[in-house]
Amino acid sequence: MLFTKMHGLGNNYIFINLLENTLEEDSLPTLARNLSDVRFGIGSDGMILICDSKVADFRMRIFNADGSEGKNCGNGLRCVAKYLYDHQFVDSESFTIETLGGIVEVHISEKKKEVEYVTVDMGEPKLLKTMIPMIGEPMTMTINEPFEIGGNQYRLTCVSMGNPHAIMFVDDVHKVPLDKIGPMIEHSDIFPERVNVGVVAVKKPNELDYRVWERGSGITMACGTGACAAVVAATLNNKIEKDQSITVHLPGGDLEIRWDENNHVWMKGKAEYICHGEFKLEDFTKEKLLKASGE
Ligand SMILES: N[C@@H](CCC[C@H](N)C(=O)O)C(=O)O
Repeated sequence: MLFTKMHGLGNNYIFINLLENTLEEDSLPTLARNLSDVRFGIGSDGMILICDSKVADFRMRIFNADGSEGKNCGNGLRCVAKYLYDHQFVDSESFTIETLGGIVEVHISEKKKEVEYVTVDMGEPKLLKTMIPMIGEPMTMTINEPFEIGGNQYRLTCVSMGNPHAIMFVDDVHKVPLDKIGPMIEHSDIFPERVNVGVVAVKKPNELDYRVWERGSGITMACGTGACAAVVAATLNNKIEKDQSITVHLPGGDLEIRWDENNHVWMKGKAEYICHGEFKLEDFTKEKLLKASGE
């Protein structure tokens, strides 16, 4: 099976082109876990499938490193757009991609020999508790609301960009022990489908620092949907203004995010290849690799 490993700001995935191939549905969670294993697999934050769609030009499916299927992936969308355009599966510079979180429109915004930057209309953020989903009054929003999790108090603002994000504001994102609080909040009973956990520091009226603990993958270098959620959360908390281009600094690099007057969130950033390769499918569809790595 051929694969391409790509990243958006260090958030790296193994991409499999299913426009030309098929995989058994039942094997996908195990395949994602095994391929993502850094010791016995290829090593990645997860697996992304590029598929045909009945309702959009293409379809993207994202599996986290633990094998769970995510509903959206901002960094993945930019990589998928680059792959499709560079490999001439599409010749238009704007096209649509279906995700479990909805259909988005991607625009090739800068290219030389190959695509460098992609802009994505990530659609409208969903803010009601029922849409995150999370416990509480279903038709209300969660803006800087206090929650007790694992004996500590956290003030969370919750935003779905197709997938769920719990955001909290801090003075210095680098001082937060995300490896400890991330999994606690991810698995809290407050979020029945778990949650991505982000910490945000507002540096200037148009600049944020953001770090993330991703549902199903742990700490990653960047999260595109998370950066969008961070900008929405900062706006809802009156820390920044709507309809401005905000630079979000992530450990792996910067994204430009704008929540516009029409309620759409736009994301612009890089997408890059790491390598192309081939693996034997039957070696990666059994559970043995995870057992060997003791997880
Ligand atoms: N890294 C991604 C998000 C991937 C899915 C997420 N972990 C989830 O389960 O919701 C991004 O760039 O948005």
